[in-house]
Amino acid sequence: MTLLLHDVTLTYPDGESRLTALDAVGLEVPAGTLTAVVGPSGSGKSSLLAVAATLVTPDSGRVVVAGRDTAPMSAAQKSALRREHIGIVFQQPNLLASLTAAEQLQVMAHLSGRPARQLRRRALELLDAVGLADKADKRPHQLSGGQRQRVNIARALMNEPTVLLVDEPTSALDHERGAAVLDLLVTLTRERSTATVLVTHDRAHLERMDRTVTMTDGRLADPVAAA
Ligand SMILES: Nc1ncnc2c1ncn2[C@@H]1O[C@H](COP(=O)(O)OP(=O)(O)OP(=O)(O)O)[C@@H](O)[C@H]1O
Repeated sequence: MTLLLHDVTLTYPDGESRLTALDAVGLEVPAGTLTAVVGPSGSGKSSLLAVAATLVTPDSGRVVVAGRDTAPMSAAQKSALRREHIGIVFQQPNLLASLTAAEQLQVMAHLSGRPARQLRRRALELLDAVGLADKADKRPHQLSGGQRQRVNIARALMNEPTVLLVDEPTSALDHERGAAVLDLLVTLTRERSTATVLVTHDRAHLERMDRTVTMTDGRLADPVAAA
């Protein structure tokens, strides 16, 4: 199993007491599949992604990424695990204004220690895969919202992640561009065998998923198979 959450509980300080953001959550995401997480605002969806990304440590339970239990890992080991195995796509692309599309990707992979020429080649391959081969040397202000989000997705794939965590990637896009970004995520998940988790408010996305799970008050309802 590429991503496994078992009996994960996460609380945040809340005045005198604690607020339970994740309540005994279990989730398994095999390679090459997409799981959508839906649920009302404040139900814990972003917390689930943060825990799966090893950015937040749960109070209890197990988070296993690419077969490795993260519980005993140091911060440095988790950081290395994220670099090697986890791609994260946030809602807003957060591209660096002064860099071209290709450079956004190259910077992401710089820490992996690969030679610059190899990084440039891989960046161009990925930009081609997301349909932006001709935009490699454009800066964010020269790209549309949909194109920026595609750069964002390509950047998350730069280190060949086994787990891809995506938070509402289409919320800033119109319907057509949102559908194109979703198509891209489905294709990349299959081609690159990532275990993809997608938080979405858009019900239209769900029929493209392998599974949909619902968060309610920090609890994950029984998975519902996509129609
Ligand atoms: N850093 C934090 N400190 C304290 N409480 C937090 C923190 N982050 C989230 N929460 C609380 O935890 C609960 C779950 O929040 P979370 O952001 O995971 O929900 P969500 O489903 O992603 O919401 P949305 O759809 O609005 O983004 C909410 O009650 C929220 O207020």
